[in-house]
Amino acid sequence: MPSISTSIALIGLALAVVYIALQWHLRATQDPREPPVIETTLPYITPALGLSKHTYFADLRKRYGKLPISTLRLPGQRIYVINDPQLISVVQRQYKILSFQSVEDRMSHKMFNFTPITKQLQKREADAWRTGPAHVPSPAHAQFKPLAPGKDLDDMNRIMLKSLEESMDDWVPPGSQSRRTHLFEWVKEVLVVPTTNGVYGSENLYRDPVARKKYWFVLAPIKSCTMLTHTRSFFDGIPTMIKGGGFLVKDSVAAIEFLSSTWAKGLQNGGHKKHSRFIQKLYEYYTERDFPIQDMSQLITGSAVAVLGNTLPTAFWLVIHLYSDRKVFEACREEIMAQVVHSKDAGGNPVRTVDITALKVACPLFHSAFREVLRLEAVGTGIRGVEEDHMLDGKYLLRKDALIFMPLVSQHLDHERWGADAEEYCYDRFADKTRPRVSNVSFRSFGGGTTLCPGRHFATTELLAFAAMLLLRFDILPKSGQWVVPTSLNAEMTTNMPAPDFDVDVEIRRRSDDEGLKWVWRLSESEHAAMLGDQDEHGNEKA
Ligand code: HEM
Repeated sequence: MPSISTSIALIGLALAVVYIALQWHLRATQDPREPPVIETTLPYITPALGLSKHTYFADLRKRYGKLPISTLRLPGQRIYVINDPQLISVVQRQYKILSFQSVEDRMSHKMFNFTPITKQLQKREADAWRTGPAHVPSPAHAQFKPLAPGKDLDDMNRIMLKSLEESMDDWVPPGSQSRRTHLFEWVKEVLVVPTTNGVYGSENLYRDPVARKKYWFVLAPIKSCTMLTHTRSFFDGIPTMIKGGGFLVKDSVAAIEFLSSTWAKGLQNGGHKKHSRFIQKLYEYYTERDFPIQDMSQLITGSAVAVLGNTLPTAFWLVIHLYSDRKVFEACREEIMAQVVHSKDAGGNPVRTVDITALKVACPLFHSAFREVLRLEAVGTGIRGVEEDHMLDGKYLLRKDALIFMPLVSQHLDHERWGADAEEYCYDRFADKTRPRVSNVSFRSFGGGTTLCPGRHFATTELLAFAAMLLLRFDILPKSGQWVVPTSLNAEMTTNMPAPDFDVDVEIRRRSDDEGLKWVWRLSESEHAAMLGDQDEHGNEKA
């Protein structure tokens, strides 16, 4: 029997052999034309451990931020991390070879239990787009057409606004002057139904509290809440599912089954005609291509992640930044007040009318305060899949099946582009003409290029309307007497806009000057497509 010291020496030797073998393997399989490899202290293991923390890209930025592009090697996966905005523009131009569609399809396979036929159909459609002429829309673009500026989007906006308006009188319970609540939970409660009413229409599943709970509603992705609950929602399980651990989150899988079978029941026998134009379009797209209804329903279930996943956290961060600094509150409220039209109804009662379009075109400070929330609080990563070996910008070899990560923090917190105060919330940053202009490629909360978020018009209208309704009619005070803007260090990498690490206890009060006023909210004009600095696939501004 070997002594303890011999055993330790043998284990040490074995570890050294494994280490040398891994270092050798990493170098032998890395083409010198590929971007430089980083994080090789423990080959394959260091980046795999790092990626389990959402703050990893912020750490990488500090250590390797000067590298325009680098390679992370994980077991069975290469990730090219891009910091250089010029290279991001090049990636955006190659949208078929460096494709977002392939990432969406891969993720859907991790989350949903598709029949083989659906996977084949997805592949057929993606291949047809990739190899087809430039004017053929990607599968995602064909599906999400109703979100583009036009009549369908106007209809969605009007339903959403009506729904917000109807719920507003209950934001503080009738007969009371105030309510105490947890801000993030409250924002979700108030916005989830108007948002989904707008997108899914009169047959919206998420009016039902059971469906909301299955999706997300009660189970905030806040660590303390998650610990206290025993049932995981769909949203809660996504980080584990996309890492291939679906079997570990059976409740989330059951939640998907519940939601998708409810959608399927609604869609059968022509039920889709009662849904919004958005759902009708999805239904038409999938049925024209013979997708089985149970898989189509899972895909529709998945759309809620895009619809709600970023919108509701953004609303939380917007509210907290508007209310936690008196200067921001007053500047934005004053600007909105200037747009309010005063009149009287037939009975002589005072009426206040707000045109939501004016919030977008005539309130530069308020609009800037919103964009600044998107810039500062976003933590996500733009991801693309490499469809074939490709020389990026003629300089860097990108290997087929690798992933490209474009971390938002590298762009949004860059001092050279945004200034020395890049890490601070400056509500007027985007309205301040004395600041140097920053390219849209460096403002990526809605993504970029041809895959720029198609829901951005809807989300912007909703979030500005919601914040204006609050600013005009309600005060919000922190229960502790002092505002504390939460961190988001524990957020998962599932969405771009993170959940806060902790919720904030607040009191929401009706304003005394709101007494007896009747409010009317209108949307006079169609969407202004270029409001958020739309860009083409080259990253150039379209406006
Ligand atoms: C503040 C709210 C939102 C934010 C920050 C946001 C952000 C994003 C981002 C970063 C992407 C990926 C784009 C890329 O990598 O190039 C994306 C994609 C997408 N978003 Fe949004 N989004 C928001 C709200 C919405 C809403 C309300 C909807 C639907 C009504 C929506 C629908 C979509 C869809 C369908 C895609 C996939 C697009 C494609 O495949 O080309 N989003 N969003």
